[in-house]
Amino acid sequence: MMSSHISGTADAPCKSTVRRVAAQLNRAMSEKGLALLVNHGISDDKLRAVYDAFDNFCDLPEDVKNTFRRTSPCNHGYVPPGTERFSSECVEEMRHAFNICWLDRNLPDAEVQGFQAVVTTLAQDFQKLAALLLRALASSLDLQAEYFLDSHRNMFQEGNESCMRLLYYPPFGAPPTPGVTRCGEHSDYGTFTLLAQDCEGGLEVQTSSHRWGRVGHLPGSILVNTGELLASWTNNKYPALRHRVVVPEQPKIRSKARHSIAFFVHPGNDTPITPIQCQVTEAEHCTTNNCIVKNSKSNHPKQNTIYTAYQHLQMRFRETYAS
Ligand SMILES: O=C(O)CCC(=O)C(=O)O
Ligand SMILES: [Fe+2]
Repeated sequence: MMSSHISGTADAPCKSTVRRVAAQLNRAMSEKGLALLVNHGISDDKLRAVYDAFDNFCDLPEDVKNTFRRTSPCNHGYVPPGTERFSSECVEEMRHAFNICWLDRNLPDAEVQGFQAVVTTLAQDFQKLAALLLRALASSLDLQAEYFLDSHRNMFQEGNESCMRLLYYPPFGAPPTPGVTRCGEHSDYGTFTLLAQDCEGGLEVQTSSHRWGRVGHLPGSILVNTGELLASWTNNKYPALRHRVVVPEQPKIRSKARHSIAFFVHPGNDTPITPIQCQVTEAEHCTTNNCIVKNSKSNHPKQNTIYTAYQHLQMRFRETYAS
């Protein structure tokens, strides 16, 4: 498996926990762009409750679902299959998504009983876990403890684009027609992403040698993967991880639906992404030279240009949404 396991507790992290997580995270993020977290404090029951709530939403009539549709430039809302395209090589990406950017409005609470309560409790747990990781990240780069945390304090409030995305990938009875996939290749746009998945359903990541490898599914684990803002922030010490979700070949796996929840961690919109002078080791230098960020269209407008988190995000949304 292409990953590292990190043990730790999210509540009230003591300095030694932060330091231990930092050392493990540093290695995993710089060499592979991802880490698998265990003992992370997010219960399976809470994840399952949100998967069920989103299933109930997807079962609603089209016209009801459509009243919750995402409308640019706001990222909150329902995104039906085929609307968002990560890869220009794919004709259709088959998934239902609900981007949750607010916890207090425009949620289908009247249509799906308990929707708001289950997403809110889960989002709060993700936020706690993100805070621990933001501290660990700062420690891994020898920065003051709250260096990253300070710019991420306003998640789910005005001026911050952090988002919890619920995903449902329908089953495939037959092999997909060419160009149809579950999720085209891309890297995420923010600082990092926390990803929970319910089963083995085709998640793949690109290694430094440009090969695609399966992530597999370690029940109960949460994957953390680096995003484009973190790559720019750290001068590519932590390169953004390219990933995709393919339709599995084996009929038994392909014919199962897949659920996942991606928690995209973003700093406040006005945060200038000023590259930090990081020490890059010889081993990391090799990894970074091959790195995915450099050969993707996902790079920011100009190398060495200081831009804000919001400018970067709006540019990337324009690339992925037709609307
Ligand atoms: O469903 C997944 O496992 C990945 C989803 C993803 O990469 C995304 O929505 O950015
Ligand atoms: Fe992603």
